[in-house]
Amino acid sequence: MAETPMTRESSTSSSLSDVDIDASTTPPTSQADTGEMSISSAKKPAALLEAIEESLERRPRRSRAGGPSSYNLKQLSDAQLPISTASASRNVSGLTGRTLVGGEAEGDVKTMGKGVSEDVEGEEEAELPPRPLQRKTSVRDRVKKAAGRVVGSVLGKRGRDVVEAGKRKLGRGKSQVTAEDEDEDEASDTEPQEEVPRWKKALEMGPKGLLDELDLDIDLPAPPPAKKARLSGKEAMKDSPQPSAPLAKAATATKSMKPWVREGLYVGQSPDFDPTQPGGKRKLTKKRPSSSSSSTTTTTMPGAAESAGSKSRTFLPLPMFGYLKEEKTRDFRIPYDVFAPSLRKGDERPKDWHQVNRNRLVGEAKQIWEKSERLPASRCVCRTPSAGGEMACGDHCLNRVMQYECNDDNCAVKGGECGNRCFADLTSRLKKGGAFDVGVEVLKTDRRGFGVRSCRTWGPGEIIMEYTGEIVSEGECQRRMREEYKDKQCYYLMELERGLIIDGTKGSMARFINHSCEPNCEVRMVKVNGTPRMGVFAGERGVATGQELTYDYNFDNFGEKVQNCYCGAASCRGTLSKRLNKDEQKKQLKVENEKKRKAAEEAQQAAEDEERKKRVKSDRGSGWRGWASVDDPEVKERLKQEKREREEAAKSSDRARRLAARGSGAQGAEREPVVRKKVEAKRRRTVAVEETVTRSTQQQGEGDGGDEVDVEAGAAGAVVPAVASSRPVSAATVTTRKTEITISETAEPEPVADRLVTALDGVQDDEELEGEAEEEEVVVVAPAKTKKQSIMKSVGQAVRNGLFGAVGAKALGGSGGKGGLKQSTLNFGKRSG
Ligand SMILES: C[S@@+](CC[C@H](N)C(=O)[O-])C[C@H]1O[C@@H](n2cnc3c(N)ncnc32)[C@H](O)[C@@H]1O
Repeated sequence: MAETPMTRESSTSSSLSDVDIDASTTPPTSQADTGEMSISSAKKPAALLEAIEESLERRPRRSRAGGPSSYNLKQLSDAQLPISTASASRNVSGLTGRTLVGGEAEGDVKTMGKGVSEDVEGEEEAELPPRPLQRKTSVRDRVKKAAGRVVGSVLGKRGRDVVEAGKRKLGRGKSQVTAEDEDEDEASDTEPQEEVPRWKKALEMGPKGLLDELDLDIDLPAPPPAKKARLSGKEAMKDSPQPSAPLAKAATATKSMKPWVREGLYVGQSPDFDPTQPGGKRKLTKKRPSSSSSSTTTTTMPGAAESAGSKSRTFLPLPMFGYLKEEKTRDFRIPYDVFAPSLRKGDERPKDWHQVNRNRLVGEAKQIWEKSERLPASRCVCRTPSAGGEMACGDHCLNRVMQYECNDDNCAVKGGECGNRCFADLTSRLKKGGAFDVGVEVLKTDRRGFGVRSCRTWGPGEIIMEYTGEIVSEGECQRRMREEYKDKQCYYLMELERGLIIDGTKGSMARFINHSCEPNCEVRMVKVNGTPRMGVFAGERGVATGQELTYDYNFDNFGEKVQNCYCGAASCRGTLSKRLNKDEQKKQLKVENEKKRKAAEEAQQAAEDEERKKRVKSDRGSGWRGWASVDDPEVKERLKQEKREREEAAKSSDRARRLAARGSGAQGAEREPVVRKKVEAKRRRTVAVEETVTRSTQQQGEGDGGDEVDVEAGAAGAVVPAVASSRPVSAATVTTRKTEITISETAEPEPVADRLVTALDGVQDDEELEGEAEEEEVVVVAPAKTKKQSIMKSVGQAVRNGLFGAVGAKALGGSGGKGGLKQSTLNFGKRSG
C-alpha cells in the first residue's frame, strides 16, 4: 500500500470515482469517526447522481427488492463463490465501500478504505488549521434517518398515518423526524410519481439529503421491498438511532433479513468450522485470518459482526467441496445438480472407437429394408393427460403398445402432454448438447472393459440414449463374426428386426453398455415414423447418479464360446447367456444335476482309490517308520532284535549250506605236517564304556619266501581298535591271538586244505585263557594257485572239528604276497572258553 498509495483518482472503476473527498467540510463528529470518509455536499456533482441513477436502473428489480429468493446449487457445486443478490445489488449500485475503493487489484475493503482515509488525513493535517471538536450525530444514524424519509415517501397516506401513530406511541416521533422532513414528505406525496423518482428525490434533498448523510465506508442494507415497506418503516422508527449510538447497534435495522443472507449458507456453523476434519474435531486448529487482515475480496454483512461476536463472518463461505482435499474425501451420493461425477485427466478412454450416432444401412441390408413389409401406421386415440397430472399416452396408448412413437400425425395429444415421444425428447435434449443433457460418459471398469456411467439421475422408463451403428444383414453379421471379429473379445451386435442387425462396432456410446444379470436399464425397439430404432431406457427403479448403466444381453448364441459374467449381481447366471423360460430352466436344471451327480461319483471313486493306495502302502510293512519311532528305545530294541534274528537266520542257512558242502571233504587222509609258528598273543584290555569292534590288521612279514613255513613272531602289524558305535557296554577283556600259517608248495600230494586243517589244529593247542574272550586271527600264506575255496574248506573243517568256536571263520581277505604265495587272513570268532 505504501508503494501504491490510494488516491481519489485511482478509484477509476467505480461509478462514484469522481467523488471528491473533502475532509474540511466533514469534520470528525466524534473520536470514533475521525478516520472515516464522507462525501462533500458542496462538491456533489451532477455526474455522480447520473452515475447512481444509471447503475440503479441497470439493477434488476428482484435484486433491488432484497435478499436472494433462491440459490443456484449447481453454481455452488462448481466451487464458485456465490454472491447473494442483496450484496450483488449493492455492488452494482456502487454503494458499498468495496466498490468505491475496490477498483484496485487488492480488494480488501477495510484495508484499502483505511489506507485511503489515512492518506487523506495526512494531507489535511498538513494543510488545514486545527478546529475545535464538536459533537455531531453519528453517520449511521443519519443514514437511518434518511432511510426513514425514503420509507415515508414510499408509503401512502394510510401507511404514513400508521407510521406516525407508531412514532407517537414510542414518544420519539418528533425528535426523529423534523418538521422539515414532514413538509418534504407532503410535497413528495403531492408530486406526480412519474416526474421525479422517489429515490432521486430522496437523494436530492438539499444539503441534508441522503447523499450528504451517506458515509460510503459502511455497508448499507438494500432498500426494503415495497411489500415490506410498512413493517420496515415501523422498525426503522423503533430502531431509530440515538445520537452517537455505537455502530453495532445499527445492525438491528437488518433484523428482517434472513440469517443466511447475513451469515452465509452455513448459518449456525461456527466460524472455526473446518469441514476437512471428521466429527468432533471440526474446530479449526489454526485461526483463519480475519476478514480485516485478509487480502481476499470478502465482504462482511451488517449484523454479521454482531452475531459472531468479535470474529466477523465472511458471508457465503466457500462451498465445503472446495475445501476438501482428494485424499480426505469419502463416498457419498448427492444429487446431480449439486455434484456430478466426471472423468478425470488421467482416466483411460476408448481408443479405436468410431463414433456413429445415426444408423446406417450397409450392403444387402438396404434391399432387405426396402423390401420388408411395412406395418400399417398405428394411430392412438388418447386425448388429454389424466386428472392426476400424468402425461397422456401411457401404458394403454395404442401406439405405445404397437411400439410406435407418437407424433403429430398419429396422436392428437399436444407434444408437451404426450408421454410417448421419447425419441423426440431425446433429440431435443441432445440438441442442447450440455453435459447434463447427454448425462452419460464412458469409463473403464475392472474386469469388463469399458462401460457407461450415468452422470445424472434418470426416472423409470426415461430414454437415456440410442443404440446406433451399421445395420447389416444376418449373412453379413455371420461373415463379420467369422472373419473380422474372430479374435475379438467384445462384440457389439444387436438384433434390430428380423433379419437385420445393428453392428455397434462403429456406433454410439451405447455400445459400451455392459451386461448385468440384475440390470438397471433395458433396450427396446421403437418405430419412429415407421423406422425401427433401438433405445436404452432407464429400468423400473430408475438410474441414480454415478451408477453404471447395464442391461441384460440375453445372448442366444453369442459366438462359439460362452463368456463368463462378472456383473457381480447376487443372482448372476455366471455367463453371458440367454435368460431361459421355465421349461428351458427345468431342462437345464436336469442337465446340471446330472453333471453334478457324475462329478460326485467321480470324486468318490477317486477318494476310494486314494484310500486303497494308502492301505497298500502301509501293509508293505516297515518301509519308513518315521523319525520319532527310531528314537524310541523300545522300537530301537525291537528293530535290533529283528535284525539279529534275520542275521541269525541268514547265517544258519549259510552255515548249513557250507557244512553240507564241506561234509563231502576228504576224511581221514594222511596229513602232511604243517610248519607252524606260534605268534605271541597280544592282549588288549578295553576299558571303554562303548561297544567296540576290534580288528587287527597284519602286515605281511618280510619272509624270505623259502619252502619252509616261516612264521615270525611279532611280525604282525599293530592292532587298530576302532570305535564303531555308541552303545554302552560293560567293560570286558578281549584277547586277540594271531597265528600265521605258511603252507609251502612242496607239501603235495596232500591237498592244501587238509594241511591247513592240521595247522589250524595246532593253533587249537594253544593255552586257553580262562574267562576271557578270544579272537583268533590266522594269516594263511599259501601257494598262489591255492583256491580260496580250498582255504575255506579247511576253515570249515577246522570249525567242524571243534577247533574254533561256533561263530567260525568270519572272512577271508586279501591276496598276493611274495614268491607266488597267497596270503589269506582268517578271522575266527570267540572260542568257547
Ligand atoms: C457390447 S460390449 C460392452 C463394452 C465392452 N466392455 C468394451 O469394453 O468395449 C460387450 C462385451 O463386453 C464384455 N462384457 C460386458 N458385460 C460383461 C459382464 N457382465 N461380464 C463380463 N464381460 C462383460 C464382454 O466381453 C462382451 O463381449
